[in-house]
Parts: sequence; C-alpha cells; structure tokens
Amino acid sequence: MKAFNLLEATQANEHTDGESWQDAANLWQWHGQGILQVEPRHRDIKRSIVLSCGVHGNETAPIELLNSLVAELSLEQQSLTARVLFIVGNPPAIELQKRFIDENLNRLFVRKEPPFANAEQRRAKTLEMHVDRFFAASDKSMPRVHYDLHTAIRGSEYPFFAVYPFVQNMDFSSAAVARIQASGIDTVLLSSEPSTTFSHYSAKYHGAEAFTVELGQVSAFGHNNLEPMVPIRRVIKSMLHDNFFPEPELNDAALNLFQVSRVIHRNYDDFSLAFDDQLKNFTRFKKDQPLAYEANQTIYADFDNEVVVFPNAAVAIGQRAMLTLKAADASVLRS
Ligand SMILES: O=C(O)CCC(=O)N[C@@H](CCC(=O)O)C(=O)O
Ligand SMILES: [Zn+2]
Repeated sequence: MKAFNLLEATQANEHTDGESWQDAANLWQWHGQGILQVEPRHRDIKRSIVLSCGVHGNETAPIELLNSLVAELSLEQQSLTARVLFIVGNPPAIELQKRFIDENLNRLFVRKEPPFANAEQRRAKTLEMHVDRFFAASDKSMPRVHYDLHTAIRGSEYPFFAVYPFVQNMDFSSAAVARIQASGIDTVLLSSEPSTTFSHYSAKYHGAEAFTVELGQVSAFGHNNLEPMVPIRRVIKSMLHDNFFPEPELNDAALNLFQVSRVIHRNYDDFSLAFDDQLKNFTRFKKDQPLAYEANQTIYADFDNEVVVFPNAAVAIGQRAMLTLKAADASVLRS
C-alpha cells in the first residue's frame, strides 16, 4: 500500500475540496489545498489538535516532519483518539522555496474581511475559517492544541524553542510548557503582547494551547536532520493516539524561560542591524550596546544580558524586526 504524501497531494492538487475517504480506523477529509482532517471512525474523541507547517515556504523541516507523520498514519491505520487538522500553510511559497510571495502570512491572522490585496491575505482567511470550523465542532471542555511548526532564519544558541502567545486573561500554563519540554524543546519565550501570528489566533479565538515552535534553522528539502525532532514526533503521536493527554512534569532546572522585553519594529527605510548575519538568536547584549540603527538614531540594549531573537532588517516597514528578552522564572507559570 502506498503511503499518503501530504506535500505531494497539496502541491499537485490531487484532491477536490470536501473529498473524504476511510481507512480501517479513521476518516480522512480533504478540506482544501493543504488542509487535511483525520479523525477516528469508531472511538471516542478526546482532544482536537491542529498541526501546521509551511506557513513560511522555505521552512522545510516541519513539512518533512508532518509529511512523515501523515504517511505513517496512512500506513498504520490505527484508530486515533484525537481529531487532527494538518495544515500546509503557504503552498505557492513552498513551491518557490521562499518565506512568502507578497506578504508574510504569519502576520495576517487578523480576521480581515475582503477585499484581499494578495494571495497570502486570502490564504490567511481560508486557514482562519478552517481552524474556526475545526474547533467549533469540538466540545470546549476537550483539550485544544495548535503547534505551528517553523524553523528560524539564523542559527540559535538554543536551536529548538517555542513562542508562547500572549492572550489577555489567559495564564501561561506550566502543563503546556511541560509538554513542549517533553517534545525536546528546552527554551520557551513568553510573549508580552498580542500578535497576529497563526498560533496567537488559535489561542485567542479558540482558547487552544498554542505555540509557534521553532525546530532548528532553515534548510532546503532533504538537508534537514530529523533526529532532534524525534521527541516532538513522539509527543504528537501520543496526543493523537493515547487515551491520556501526556502530562509530563515540568523540569524547571532544564528550562530556559524568557519573557519578551521589547518588540522592536522597523519604522524607516534605513533600518539596519548593529551586527551581522552570523550573530545567533539568544545572543546576550550589555546595557548600552547598539542593537540597530534607523533615522539617525541608535537603538541600544536597555540592560545587561538583554537577549536578542529573530533580528531581521529585511522585514516590511512597520513590522517586527527583532524581539528582546529577559530571563524569566518558572514561578510565572500557572498550573
Ligand atoms: O528566524 C526568524 O527571524 C523568523 C522565524 C519565524 O518564522 N518565526 C515566527 C515566530 C512567530 C511568533 O512570534 O510566534 C515568525 O516570525 O513568524
Ligand atoms: Zn517561520
């Protein structure tokens, strides 16, 4: 039997919207290009899980991870205990191996109404509608999870890390962070303000346990080391198959926890960074060291050990050009 190839089915538009089929254990539904739902036919559903990849088209490791998970599900034909929505975020950008075509898709989850200026704005709307439909069909008391899988542009001091979105009146949960930690991700960034990312969308509108998960550095298809992704694969599989949601203990001592201190935007054309492309994410700066320049001004580090992550001078004007972080203590997490 041939394994189901999620990426090929997405790129070749192999299925029609709304097409469904069954295997011995599960119902498969193709909701649209790169939007595949799988759920058990005969067992009670315990949780709803969204797993997305390729929101940035050149971030191939997560696409390879989800592709292999879906292929395995199709061959195993073992009953799930979860409903799962697999999403391949930006197929045209994947085709071209580019982060995006016209606009960064991961800044567009804002429930914008038409008219749409480009394909990414339309895709954001489509993905929002499918996530809304998917979560609306599940009881609110059931756990809801969304892992939006990415890779970082730069090398990182901590190559596997997760961004925990900020939602007003929603605690950062230690159980959620423990699941991330069990996934082989030792570093978590607690956001300090709402954003317009996909993971923030699922957290804000659906109360999902949602993270942007960074799985190493951007690399081309076939050049990713899948070995460090074994733990996240295991956690995802246990979320999909096991009767019990994985409830690992948080290991504070092994966790690098950060709080976002500043979101630095590019406001002018001449924005530039004070360091080169080799500087790794999570580099620490001393107070008054320059971080960036724009409009004849220098942006300095505010305090000793201010940590820099996602620095990128090439973002559109008005967008985030870097985050700075300060160390945080696990006591900020609630059970
Ligand atoms: O390495 C970079 O500069 C970007 C990697 C990436 O795509 N990261 C996500 C993070 C989203 C979040 O803050 O939750 C992004 O920038 O969209
Ligand atoms: Zn990304």
